Amino acid sequence: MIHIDGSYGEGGGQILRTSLSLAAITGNSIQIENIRAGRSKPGLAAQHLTSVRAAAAICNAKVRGDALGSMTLEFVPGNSVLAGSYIFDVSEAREGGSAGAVTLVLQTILLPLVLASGDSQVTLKGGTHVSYSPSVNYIQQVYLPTLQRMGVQVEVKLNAWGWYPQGGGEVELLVSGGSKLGGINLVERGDLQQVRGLAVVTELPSHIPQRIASRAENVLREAQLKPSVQALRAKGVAPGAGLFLTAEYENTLAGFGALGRLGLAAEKVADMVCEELLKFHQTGAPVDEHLGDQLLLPAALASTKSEYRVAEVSQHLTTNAWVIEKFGLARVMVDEVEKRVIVEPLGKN
Ligand SMILES: Nc1ncnc2c1ncn2[C@@H]1O[C@H](COP(=O)(O)OP(=O)(O)OP(=O)(O)O)[C@@H](O)[C@H]1O
Repeated sequence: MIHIDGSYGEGGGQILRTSLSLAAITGNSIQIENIRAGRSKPGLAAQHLTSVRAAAAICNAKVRGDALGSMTLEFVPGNSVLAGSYIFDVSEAREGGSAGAVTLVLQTILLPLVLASGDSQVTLKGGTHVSYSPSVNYIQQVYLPTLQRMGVQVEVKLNAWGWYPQGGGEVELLVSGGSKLGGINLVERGDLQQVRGLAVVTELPSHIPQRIASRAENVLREAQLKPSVQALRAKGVAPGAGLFLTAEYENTLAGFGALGRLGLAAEKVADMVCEELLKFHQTGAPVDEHLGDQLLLPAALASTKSEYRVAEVSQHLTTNAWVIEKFGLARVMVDEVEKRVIVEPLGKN
């Protein structure tokens, strides 16, 4: 049984999700205490509880403490991960529904299913575009293409937009199982090829995405970048708006986004995302802050070493490194001055 202190470092939901993924993959039982102790509402929220249920379903785990608000969890895998057809709905975890991020549930079960033998199809229902989590666009444009270079073959389709706070979105995941992962080297990023983006609304007038897209293109063009931002008006269960940009470099991808909200001007949404992208561009780093922590898990499961440079060493990154080392699968070295990460798998997977 591996014991994990959920209050360590960032003290957030990622400690739980990484532990669940690794428990399912390695077959190790885990006990986590102080779950999300670093958050104002600690314990399992709907998204975390759905991640627990999803991880348990794919390896027939016995679980104790799987209730909303629970700060302790015991998770004992029953068998190795089974490929198959699964449906998980974040809104079932809480009465009255929830817009908990399906992308975080997706990341919990993705690598276990990628390594399992056989293909899987997974439908996830809930929030597809939620603050402080990767948007489905980020998963499609940045996370998965990067993992594809490591040997992961997964397709993600957005069937319905689900914004915070209503949720009601749906994504479908097609996973090719039985993959072997290789390491990745993202030390040099190469020249910027282009910035592509999507300004989108559901159930709102079409002038909004048009204003977001044209402001973003103007700001980026002024900074001598090559932008191409599409404006889209789509159907949805509720009104929502957002801008998602991908910076495509010769050797790497980085993603930035923001959600619109009542009272926030369309142009302001564009300015916020462009500012973030330009700040990243100036660092010269190949890997954005978020991909920096998300790459650790696939890198630890690869057969060869990975090395990358990040724009910022976040507490998510150092905390995730700590969780991964607890399972003894890899050594993770983080040079906070050079902002360089080296992951050396120990060949136990
Ligand atoms: N804008 C973004 N783009 C891509 N990824 C993001 C973005 N914002 C946050 N993330 C990622 O989402 C994850 C959030 O982890 P965190 O531990 O905060 O989880 P959480 O379940 O939302 O937890 P909590 O509610 O405890 O904060 C991290 O991997 C982080 O890099």
